Amino acid sequence: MTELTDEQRDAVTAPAPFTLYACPGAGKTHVIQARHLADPPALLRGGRALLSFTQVASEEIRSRCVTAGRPDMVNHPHFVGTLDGFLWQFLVRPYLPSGTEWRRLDSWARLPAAKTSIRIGSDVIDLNEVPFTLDHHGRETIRFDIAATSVIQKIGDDADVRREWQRRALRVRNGLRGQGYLTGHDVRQLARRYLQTRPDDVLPPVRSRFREVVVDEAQDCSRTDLFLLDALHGAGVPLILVADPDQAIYAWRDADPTSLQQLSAKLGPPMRLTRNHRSSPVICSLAATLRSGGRPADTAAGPHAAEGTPVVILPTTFSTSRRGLGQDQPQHTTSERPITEVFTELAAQESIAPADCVITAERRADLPGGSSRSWTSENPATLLARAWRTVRAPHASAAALQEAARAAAYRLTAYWYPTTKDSLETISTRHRLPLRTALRHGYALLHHLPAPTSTWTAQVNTAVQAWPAPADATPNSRTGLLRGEPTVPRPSPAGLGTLGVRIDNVHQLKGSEADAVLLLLPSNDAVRRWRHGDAAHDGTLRNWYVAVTRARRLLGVAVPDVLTHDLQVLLSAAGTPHRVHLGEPVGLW
Ligand SMILES: Nc1ncnc2c1ncn2[C@@H]1O[C@H](COP(=O)(O)OP(=O)(O)OP(=O)(O)O)[C@@H](O)[C@H]1O
Repeated sequence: MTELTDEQRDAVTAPAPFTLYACPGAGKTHVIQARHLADPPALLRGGRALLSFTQVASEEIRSRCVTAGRPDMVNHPHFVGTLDGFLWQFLVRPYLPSGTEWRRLDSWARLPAAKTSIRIGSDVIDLNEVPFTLDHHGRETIRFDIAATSVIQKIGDDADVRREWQRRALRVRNGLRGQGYLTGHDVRQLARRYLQTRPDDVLPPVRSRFREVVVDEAQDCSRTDLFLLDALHGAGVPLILVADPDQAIYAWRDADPTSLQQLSAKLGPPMRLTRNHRSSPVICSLAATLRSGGRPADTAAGPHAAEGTPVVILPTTFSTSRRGLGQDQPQHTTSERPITEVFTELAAQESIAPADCVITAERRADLPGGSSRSWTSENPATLLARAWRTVRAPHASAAALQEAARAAAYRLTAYWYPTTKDSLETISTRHRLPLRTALRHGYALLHHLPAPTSTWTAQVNTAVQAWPAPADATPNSRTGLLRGEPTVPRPSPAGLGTLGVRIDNVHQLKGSEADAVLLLLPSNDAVRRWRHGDAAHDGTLRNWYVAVTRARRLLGVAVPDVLTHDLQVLLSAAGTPHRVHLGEPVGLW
């Protein structure tokens, strides 16, 4: 384990409650883990809840505890999991009325589209796209103003038509609630209600089980999350909020900096981690240009603190035709070669292997080979074939691996329990098959299967039928088996796929790091926004900030070639060392 710095050690030992504000690369994960592992084995009470926003982040903490030889630290009385899981398990599930089989979903996208579609005429939106929120008083509102652009376009701005969409969305949602389905929003609404109406039932068990509740990435808490945490604080549960407000990228989830500051103020003087152990000073300098308040660059304190590799600006031709078909690759303008290839060569000159490179953009559709389609919109055979390829991709993200394992686990459970068409979560709850076990089976199945071909389905079904089933499985001969054949994928564009570079959008990169990062900025408006925007109000700038702060040593920024000069001017004014890569032999620039 890394030796902690003084400011990190202070954060490990300080008594809760407090807020820990930290810059990128400050070692938040290290501090949380060190604080947790510093404890002796707990007795029946006095556990710690370590809450993250994603299952991937929780899994990382769990596996770090196990690797450190302390598997006890992930079990009772501790709770290592998501905020959603915590609210469900401790504030909601025990108090739900009996007589309904309640099922928590991480999103409405887990249900078949037929159940979640909302229609007016030929226009369709999905329940998953409807931004349900709770206002200051806990009243439910649908905030179409923070919906995705594609949804806003469909519903238009006529007030009556919007009201009709709202009415229909509520009707579909209430119907599903009536069947026992609840998502994170519903869980929060119920948690709020139970805390207000029956605090004497809800709070004592939490207070007695947990000595401390630590919330990582607290800058992404919604107003309602903060209200619930405030209630726990008010009831005497010691809280630690770990936050980097500059990295708030979930505005659509109704994240609210003012409410965070208010709760933080109640927790007493904040603690701070001010040194970046990840990035070079050049990268810290560029990152400072993307945040609000004109604060100076963070101090680089890690192994790359003495490095000075300049930021590389890559003039790039982004396709103007429809993206998302995996054909239109951004090209380096002067050499007319795929940008991924050019960037990995630049990285190689810094002795950085492709495996340590990341290509990223705000939107998945802007990435090379990018697709705006979600996994769930594919036919099941194609989806499983994609999962097969994902687990074999050299640098698939943890989130992609989990999604792949989920697709295969679903195939197995659909066969084992043929009477249900429920989500994996529901099947897992009903049959006492832990989600993690189901995912492990899915992962193993994918590794067992041969490569997808046009006659793959029969091989998949033979494997599924032969797979060792749980004792309570009741498969019949065909239900739940795969039908149809996978669409054979297009050959990947030149160079891609064989390079082994990680390609992910910024949300998927959160919390991770790489030696070299290339950020794609396809908009002709990018540099104007960079110069004149204010990250306090512009989520896109915060998104770029998260992207660039993933880099340890080399940062590339690909912009339309007409913006090259403007970006040079911006970085010169900030004193950030940079160069433009035109494709000439290195050394000229
Ligand atoms: N005291 C330390 N000594 C050496 N390396 C450290 C120390 N603390 C953190 N690091 C390293 O710095 C890097 C960043 O740490 P970590 O990922 O925990 O940061 P973080 O605060 O979670 O960052 P971010 O919020 O940007 O994702 C990691 O590579 C980590 O190993």
